[in-house]
Amino acid sequence: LTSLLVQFDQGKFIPGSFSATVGIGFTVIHFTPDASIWDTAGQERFRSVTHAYYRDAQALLLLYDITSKSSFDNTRAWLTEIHEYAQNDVVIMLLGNKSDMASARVIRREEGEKLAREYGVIFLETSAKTGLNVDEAFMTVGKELVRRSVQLPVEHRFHLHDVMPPEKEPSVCCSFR
Ligand SMILES: Nc1nc2c(ncn2[C@@H]2O[C@H](COP(=O)(O)OP(=O)(O)OP(=O)(O)O)[C@@H](O)[C@H]2O)c(=O)[nH]1
Repeated sequence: LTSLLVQFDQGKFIPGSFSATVGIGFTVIHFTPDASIWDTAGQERFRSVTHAYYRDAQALLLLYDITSKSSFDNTRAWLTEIHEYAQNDVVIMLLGNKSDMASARVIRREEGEKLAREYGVIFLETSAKTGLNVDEAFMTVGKELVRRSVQLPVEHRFHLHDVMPPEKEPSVCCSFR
């Protein structure tokens, strides 16, 4: 994800490894409405750290590497867990990255599409190297967030009485003399 964020933010690919994200990295990307993107560690041993962050997330981008079967299997495990802990209306995007590496591909596009369908999430193949679908991925998330916030049924919108018992609600009336 780090390379994808750099491509989206700076429009370029910086080859070579970034140091593996330990815990949480942080990049702010301005959407309308503004949203922050947290680049969390993909590695299994950080899962408990990451859990605390995605629980309240509005959108999650889950990446696997199309040249790595284990990364694909790992995203399946993440999807199962996210299903359990994330908010119900969270926007989830599954991205098959490194699509420029056609000759090393081990995960077919259809397998990514199938996994996405299974969990009802949005799917795209991307390349942080060539920039393929990078803007589209972030824009799709942004648009979907806006669409969902507009369409949010009334019962899911914020109500004062959800957080305060009715007797403690401030009274609406006031008269001034
Ligand atoms: N060819 C190619 N290489 C890529 C692409 N995206 C990332 N890489 C390379 O893959 C390696 C890992 O990339 P990162 O962006 O650091 O991976 P990450 O998912 O952020 O990894 P963690 O921070 O450990 O979760 C680096 O060597 C990148 O240069 C891509 O789309 N194409």
